[in-house]
Amino acid sequence: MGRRAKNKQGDPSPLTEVTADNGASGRLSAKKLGKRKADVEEDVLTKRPSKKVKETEGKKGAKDVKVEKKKSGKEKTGKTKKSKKVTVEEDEDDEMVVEEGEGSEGWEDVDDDDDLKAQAKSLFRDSDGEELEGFVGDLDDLEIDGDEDDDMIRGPVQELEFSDEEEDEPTVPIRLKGKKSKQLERPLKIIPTGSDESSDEESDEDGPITMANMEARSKALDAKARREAELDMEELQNAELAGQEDDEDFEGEAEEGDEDEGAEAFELPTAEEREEEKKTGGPQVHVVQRRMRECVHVLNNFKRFAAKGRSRSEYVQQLISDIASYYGYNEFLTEKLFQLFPVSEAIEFFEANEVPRPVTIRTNTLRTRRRDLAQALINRGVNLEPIGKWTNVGLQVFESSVPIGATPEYLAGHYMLQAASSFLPVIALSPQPGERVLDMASAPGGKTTHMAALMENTGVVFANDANKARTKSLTANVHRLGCKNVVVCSYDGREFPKVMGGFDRVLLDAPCSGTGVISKDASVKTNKSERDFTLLSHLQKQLILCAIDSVSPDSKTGGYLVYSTCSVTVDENEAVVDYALRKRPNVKLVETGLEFGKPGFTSYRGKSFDPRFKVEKRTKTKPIDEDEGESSKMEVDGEKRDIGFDSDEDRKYLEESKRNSMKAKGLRVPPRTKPASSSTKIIEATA
Ligand SMILES: C[S@@+](CC[C@H](N)C(=O)[O-])C[C@H]1O[C@@H](n2cnc3c(N)ncnc32)[C@H](O)[C@@H]1O
Repeated sequence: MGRRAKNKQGDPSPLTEVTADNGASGRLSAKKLGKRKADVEEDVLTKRPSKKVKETEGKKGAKDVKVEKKKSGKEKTGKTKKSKKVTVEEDEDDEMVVEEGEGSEGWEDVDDDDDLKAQAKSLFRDSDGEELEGFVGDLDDLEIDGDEDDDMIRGPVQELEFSDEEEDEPTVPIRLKGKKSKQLERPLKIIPTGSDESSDEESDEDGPITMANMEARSKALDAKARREAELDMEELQNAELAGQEDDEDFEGEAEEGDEDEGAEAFELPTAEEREEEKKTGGPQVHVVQRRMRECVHVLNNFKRFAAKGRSRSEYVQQLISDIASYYGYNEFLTEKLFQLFPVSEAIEFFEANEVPRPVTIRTNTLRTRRRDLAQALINRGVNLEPIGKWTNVGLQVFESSVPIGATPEYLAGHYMLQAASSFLPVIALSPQPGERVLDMASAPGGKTTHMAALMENTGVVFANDANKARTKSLTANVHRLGCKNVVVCSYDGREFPKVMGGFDRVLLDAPCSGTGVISKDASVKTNKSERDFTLLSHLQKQLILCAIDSVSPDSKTGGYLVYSTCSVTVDENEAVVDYALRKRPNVKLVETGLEFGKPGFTSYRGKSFDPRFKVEKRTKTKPIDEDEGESSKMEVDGEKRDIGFDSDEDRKYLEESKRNSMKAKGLRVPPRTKPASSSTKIIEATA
């Protein structure tokens, strides 16, 4: 039996946790706050996280972008979807690929993160945690052709402005409660129904799941989820009330503690003390735990709890440093991730990265039906249940007495081992039968094969991946799952649409840092630097423009692009989409049609993201600055806008890649030029 098969799996909670909380205040839902913050305080700050980090759901941004036909005059397109900027945080999309003949490894893939961790990881991570050898994405590979008429591979990296300003984090009361997380509470057996729809359900609720009771149980599960949601809401409200009381209690305790000679009052170490601490090999775990707890407490209500003369940034720095050492991250990434969330949610995020991810599978409807698959697997001793109402193909596996990546059903292509979150980009894209679709970065093919199934094996899916080696597993999956409308190809995505274009829909599941799937690949904790994020963001921006340009605005049925990553950083998600909207004014954001998810940031640490929704005509493009070479202005509704890459920031990358390209061709490389002192181009209206 595979090791994972012995594990009990929890609910795919991240999907239900992502709620429609609008705002940039944080990304974890209020529900989660209510449900988990007590656990976090108790569990996170009193126990050292398990060293053996396994899979967990990550977050992932999925953006559904509508490419509108370039129109003349003020005419707008007749698309009916609402124009609205949407960011759907989507969890990681890993497909466990087992090539035929390697059956048992599929299961091991799910489990064997130790092996993964042991490997050196490349910068560009795919969503299934595999090493992306030979990735195509480094700027060093980028050839700059002076004749290129497009701005797509010449753009500036959109630098995020990280303000030094201290932000007042929203106050989230933290409570100390010994409640177990929902995931840990997951019973070993299929949950009894409790549905009020049928007494039969109740009678067999403890028995094995069968074809007959499966649907009823699924309904019961939905009912249970509804009840839980209500309870969660109640709990959240109670938690908020109790949190206020706790704050008062805490204050009271502190005062009492001061009087109690035995109890040591908490004091934030000074810079010198921290240095000294480092020299002596760092503090003991319990010291770190207490300090984290105290810092969170203070930061949640700084005015009230901060020690006199100590600044907010001192507490933040201490907390970041303690999180880094406690969870094993480098400080750069700790800070980057920490900045994404309000304080308590940040702790939850780091904690969530220590939790194993649920094992889920996607039924391949080209080969079978979900109920038939479920029955077949149940007969083999697999304990499973439908994932949720939002998908009619997903199953969650709780236990299995057989390796789930090597069952006859698996080998016969009846299912794909695939994170539930990875269904979302495809559901959002919603490819239709008969369409012409591009999956620009597709290996190992979880989403490609899903698309082929939704298209009922009609039309054509071009499944591209720059990494040739990875197209082998892609091809294997395409064959195993019986996809007959898929053409596998291997180009750098940035070569599209020159290679081919005119697609009804395009999926860009971009290479990314994998910060949404840290529980699956813990090496991310230490192997990412600022430069990595700069390069990745740059590549993603290049790819998204090419993806947009590959969509046919004339498509009768589509004209859509979905952009997704398995990362949580703003530079890989919001900033990329924002950039694309600025560079391609004929594109607007539309609703994804997904029931969950929430809008992304519209402003982040001093940077605002363009919330434009309207369609603008694109009339003509002409270069405006011969010296700049890379810039161009486009007339948009009578205004000339700069749509080219325009920053000096970018110049050094372009120059460097040009030098590399010349070197590779054996040409004499010119000396490096000094960067210009300032970025001069801004989007502006000229007469
Ligand atoms: C997130 S993974 C794709 C996962 C895939 N969509 C799935 O669902 O199975 C990103 C992929 O991008 C590929 N890639 C990296 N750089 C690329 C580029 N410049 N053009 C096209 N593909 C690229 C990697 O080889 C990797 O397979």
